[in-house]
Amino acid sequence: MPLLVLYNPVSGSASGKQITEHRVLPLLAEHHKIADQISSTEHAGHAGQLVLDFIDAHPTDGEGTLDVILVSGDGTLHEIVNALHDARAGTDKALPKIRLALVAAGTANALYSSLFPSAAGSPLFSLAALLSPSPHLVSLTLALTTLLPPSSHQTAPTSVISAVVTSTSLHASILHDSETLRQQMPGIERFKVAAQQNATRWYAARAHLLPPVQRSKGPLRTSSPPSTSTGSSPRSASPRLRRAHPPSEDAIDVVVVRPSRDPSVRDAGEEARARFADKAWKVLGGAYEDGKHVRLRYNVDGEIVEEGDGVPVVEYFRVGGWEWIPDEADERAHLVCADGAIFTIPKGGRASSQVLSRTSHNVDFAVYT
Ligand SMILES: Nc1ncnc2c1ncn2[C@@H]1O[C@H](COP(=O)(O)OP(=O)(O)OP(=O)(O)O)[C@@H](O)[C@H]1O
Repeated sequence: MPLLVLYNPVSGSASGKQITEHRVLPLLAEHHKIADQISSTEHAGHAGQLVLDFIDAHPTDGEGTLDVILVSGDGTLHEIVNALHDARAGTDKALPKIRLALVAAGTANALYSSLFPSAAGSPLFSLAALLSPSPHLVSLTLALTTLLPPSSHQTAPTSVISAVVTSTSLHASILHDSETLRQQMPGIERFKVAAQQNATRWYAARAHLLPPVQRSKGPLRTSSPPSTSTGSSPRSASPRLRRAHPPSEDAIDVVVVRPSRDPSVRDAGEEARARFADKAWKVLGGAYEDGKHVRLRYNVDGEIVEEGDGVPVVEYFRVGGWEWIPDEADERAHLVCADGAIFTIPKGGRASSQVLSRTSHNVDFAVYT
């Protein structure tokens, strides 16, 4: 099977080249595996073109399969998925199936962390799976998000595919601000700084969950940051959407945190927001403690407790799609993050996201686990 090794030299702490040369290639040699091509991205947007060129240079007879060892973070994977989808949109030319060994060399590495919750800093679990005698694969569920201008506008909608997470509100705002800090802070601490900057911000919007909708107790498997949700009430905070892991079905997990459900929240004033910020950090922190956030409840006084009959702080839904309609006056509620890439909903418009059925598009990605 053709094998491409592809690394991003600037993702994360800019160690992609070093990891490739000092860890990935020696491991391949140990297993007598030879890469057909080893490539570095040279600019943003290059990864997708490199994979498309590799596909053209290595025809696999229709339903064939290609292995790609991808040394990067989530953003580079996002570029590849979108480039392949765009290249085949509107054609019936089948792409080979893409089998990915993810080598975690980005900043957040959200997909890798959710597939290997106990990796504890080791970036090579997926590659080890590829090299194992009986590799296991997890298919990637993709979501198509369209940013629609108001119907009175002549402008065309923008669409983007997500392979990891689509978010609005708190998560999108953090990702937006963290990007401006990338030069100064190449590591994960830029997310913490951006989180502080957004601690007391709430978001005004309406959300619709699209069928089939199921309330669920939490993700199938996760120890990565909580995916937030959408609220149907204005001022719902921190909606963020996330794909089901492992995606055994075509569905999106939507995670919602709504301050208006907190019994102690009576208004949206500065004081209430500051008090709620502490609770939001508890939720975020709980997500890193083996998914503890899904067990958090409000007691009658609005304090967060770990057990009990109170209202759950975090809501999970498994859905076929969602719509997010920001209040026109709330600029930050217009941000949408797709696997780390930031988009802005046009004023008066909305975002609509739907899971892409695997049978309806001809891009097939799976990750060695
Ligand atoms: N040679 C390059 N020079 C400059 N930018 C590049 C180059 N190659 C890729 N990029 C850009 O680097 C960006 C960051 O890559 P990636 O998302 O993989 O890492 P990250 O942001 O550090 O990790 P994560 O997304 O997991 O937090 C991508 O959006 C991509 O467009």
